[in-house]
Amino acid sequence: MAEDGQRFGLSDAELAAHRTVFAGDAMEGQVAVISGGAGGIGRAVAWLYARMGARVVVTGRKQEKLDALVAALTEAGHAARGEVLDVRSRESVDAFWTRVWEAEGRVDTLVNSAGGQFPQAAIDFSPKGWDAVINTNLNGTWHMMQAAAQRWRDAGKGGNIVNIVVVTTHGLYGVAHTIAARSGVIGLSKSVAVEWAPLGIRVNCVAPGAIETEGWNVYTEAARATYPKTNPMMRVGSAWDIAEACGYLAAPSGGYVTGEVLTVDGGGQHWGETWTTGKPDYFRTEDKA
Ligand SMILES: CCCCCCCCCCC/C=C/C(=O)SCCNC(=O)CCNC(=O)[C@H](O)C(C)(C)COP(=O)(O)OP(=O)(O)OC[C@H]1O[C@@H](n2cnc3c(N)ncnc32)[C@H](O)[C@@H]1OP(=O)(O)O
Ligand SMILES: NC(=O)C1=CN([C@@H]2O[C@H](COP(=O)(O)OP(=O)(O)OC[C@H]3O[C@@H](n4cnc5c(N)ncnc54)[C@H](OP(=O)(O)O)[C@@H]3O)[C@@H](O)[C@H]2O)C=CC1
Repeated sequence: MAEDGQRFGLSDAELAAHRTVFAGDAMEGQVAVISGGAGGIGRAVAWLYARMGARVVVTGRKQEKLDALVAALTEAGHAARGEVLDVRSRESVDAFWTRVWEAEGRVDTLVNSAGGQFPQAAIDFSPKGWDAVINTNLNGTWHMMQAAAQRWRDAGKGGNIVNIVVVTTHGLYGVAHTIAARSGVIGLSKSVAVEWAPLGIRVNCVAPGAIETEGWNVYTEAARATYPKTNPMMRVGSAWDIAEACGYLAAPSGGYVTGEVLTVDGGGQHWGETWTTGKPDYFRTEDKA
């Protein structure tokens, strides 16, 4: 998958030491589940939540990525463990949630950071490619949300969900499949934020702009080079920017926030244009007098 095998984003050592505004006991005694927890954004969230006092359970498809993160967190004195989980399998998701409740006795926060897509012109999507993106980002997120909410309902105790999505306000060219999936997650989140409020469950989304992570290996060097220019700040963001947004929503600071989309994109939703597949000549208006 990696076009050039380049490494992007923050290391565990950087995440362990990054400055934060959050107190070390803001999530004391709590348990947080983070899907895609060993990826770029998920790993930053895992470090921040652990540093806020939470016990973190990270999931993903690759055992070795989870093992490396859990070892680094444990070595730094944090409580963490990892479980392999493909969020596309409802059966696996249900079994995972049963195991987590048995092992931890509680879960307070779920962050859905498992996700991704590949850049391609929509007209060329294959049925299998479309299904891969929809199953991962829409169905997978839903499996995790519903399984968590059912356990919270059965335990008579609430919790909160943070879904990592994509800025959908004016599309994102070259990844239309993911815009379809993420628009679904945003709509779903707003609806269940209302339906699940009586259960004490808050549901929010964080919409990142261009955040430098390993996930960027799926884009060409030429496409990546344009990302800093897709927002008025003229720079990309870091996974820590997204982690702190997730910290705000999970901690008591977010206690009165539900059904919200917190956009962290350097203003890209208001100005900027993103072509993940390269900008076609047709749209190069500056060359057309
Ligand atoms: C409006 C303001 C917006 C501001 C935004 C600013 C700029 C943002 C720029 C970047 C936007 C987003 C970035 C990110 O999200 S990066 C972080 C996320 N990480 C990734 O995306 C990692 C790579 N993606 C994945 O791993 C996906 O989850 C994926 C769905 C591809 C994985 O699923 P799966 O493991 O099932 O994938 P497979 O490899 O088995 O493939 C399944 C089928 O999918 C098709 N496919 C896959 N890759 C490609 C490709 N490169 N090109 C075409 N088709 C592809 C294909 O049909 C696969 O089946 P086959 O292999 O049998 O053909
Ligand atoms: N980085 C960016 O610029 C942006 C990112 N986002 C979104 O934020 C989220 C996190 O992205 P980021 O951390 O950058 O990307 P990464 O690719 O670094 O992380 C994504 C993680 O998701 C996991 N994952 C993918 N598919 C599955 C699956 N079916 N089941 C379980 N885990 C899965 C992967 O774990 P494993 O390899 O172990 O399967 C991977 O570690 C994604 O949804 C992404 O699309 C949104 C906008 C911009």
